[in-house]
Amino acid sequence: MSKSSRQPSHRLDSIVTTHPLEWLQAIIASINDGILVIDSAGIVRMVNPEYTKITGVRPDEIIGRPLLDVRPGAQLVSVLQDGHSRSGVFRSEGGVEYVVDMAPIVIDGKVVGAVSISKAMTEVHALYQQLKKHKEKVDILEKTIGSMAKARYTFEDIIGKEGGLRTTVTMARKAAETDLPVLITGESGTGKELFAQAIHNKSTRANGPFVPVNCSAIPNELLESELFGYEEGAFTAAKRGGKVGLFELADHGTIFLDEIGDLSYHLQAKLLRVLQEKTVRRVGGTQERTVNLRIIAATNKNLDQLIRKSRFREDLYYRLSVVNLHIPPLRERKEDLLPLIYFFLGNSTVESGKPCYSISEEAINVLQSYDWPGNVRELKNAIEYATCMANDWTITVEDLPGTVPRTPKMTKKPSSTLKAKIRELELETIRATIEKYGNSTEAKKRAAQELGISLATLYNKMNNSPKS
Ligand SMILES: Nc1ncnc2c1ncn2[C@@H]1O[C@H](COP(=O)(O)OP(=O)(O)OP(=O)(O)O)[C@@H](O)[C@H]1O
Repeated sequence: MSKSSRQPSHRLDSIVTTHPLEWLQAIIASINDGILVIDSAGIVRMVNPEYTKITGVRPDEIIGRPLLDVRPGAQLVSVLQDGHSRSGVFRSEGGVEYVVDMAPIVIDGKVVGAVSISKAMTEVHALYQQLKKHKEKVDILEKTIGSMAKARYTFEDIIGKEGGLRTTVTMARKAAETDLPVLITGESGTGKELFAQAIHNKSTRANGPFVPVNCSAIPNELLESELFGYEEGAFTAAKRGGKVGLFELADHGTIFLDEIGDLSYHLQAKLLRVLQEKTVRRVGGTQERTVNLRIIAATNKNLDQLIRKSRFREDLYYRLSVVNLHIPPLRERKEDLLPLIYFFLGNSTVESGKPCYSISEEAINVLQSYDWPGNVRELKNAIEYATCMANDWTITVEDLPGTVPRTPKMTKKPSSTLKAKIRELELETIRATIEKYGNSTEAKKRAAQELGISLATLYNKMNNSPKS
């Protein structure tokens, strides 16, 4: 080591040895934490400027005086007595919050005093409080997203008999064991979303999110930012901080793209990229984000025709339809009708809390003669309607909605007396008005109002309706 580099250390050594107390005081004064020292009698011997800054107590008010006189309840005196350190003691004084560490000063095994070190907490504490608030918000949002993004249905909820839906269910169960894209085709109300949920819940992604997107319900210009998200400032109405897209929300889960046939050509190209690259880029962003998701798409349109008209990309079609599930309309699988009727009757029983419903043979015949253009959804609604209308626990033809045509052999014998004819007309009118407004009490009030009768009279007339 050169002479010049050793020089400062020589100077330091001499200062320390010639002025040890000043040296120590200077160190303590320069420390950024508040320091207070007491001797073995509990008399304050030393405080530094930071201590005064934190507590507001000046040196002349405290030095040379018993600590307990100036600061009643000070815990530092207990440290003298038991010789144990304490750390993280929270204190608040004059709006300043601080944390104190305390330790005994031990020389030759004897406690000769104690020292406390105070750290001002105001900023840290404020930040901590802010963080806590944000964490609470994030927790609430996570819970909301979690409950929104859950698939309810499983294969156990799908009713389908041999000769009916059974083969499609078997195929879907097999698809659930893979991670392949699935395209579900079928008319509206046949159960496409039901199948998508069941596949997700049976797959290895069951614990991940299930994010349904109805591509025809969101205008195409908005759909892009919904699916891909956007960065702050991407467009005029963009929210501060940007927005996470649905593809990102579905990470480690399944995204269900319903009505895929309505996707614009521009978005079809972008979707193809997601399928190929497994990345998304937010609108207005430059970063590619990796997403791990399964895509299940559905449509009630004829995609072949759309491809021929150049309205749907053929390359996207092949990517999406690795597994193609077709759900036939209900009219082509009448085997499923009766099991579905009993299934929905059972569900209505559970929901209404009423005892078990049965259904008359005549009503079953009417339901079987209808071709159900709205498929299973329409059947489900019809059964729910009938259980509301039924006066006892047997559903009769009278209780079915007017949209289900009564076949000629089912129609009742025409009433002969004028009184019976008037009664029949009255009931028909009441039923039609309830159908128009709905089944809730509020809706029935409106129906009664339109008919110019009280709600009680409406109930009365419905309850006294003759059964066929
Ligand atoms: N096989 C089935 N077993 C039990 N319930 C069914 C069945 N098929 C459909 N449903 C019920 O019928 C209703 C309509 O089903 P879903 O919404 O899945 O049809 P969808 O084909 O996706 O309709 P859309 O094309 O209009 O979106 C749902 O309440 C669903 O639970």
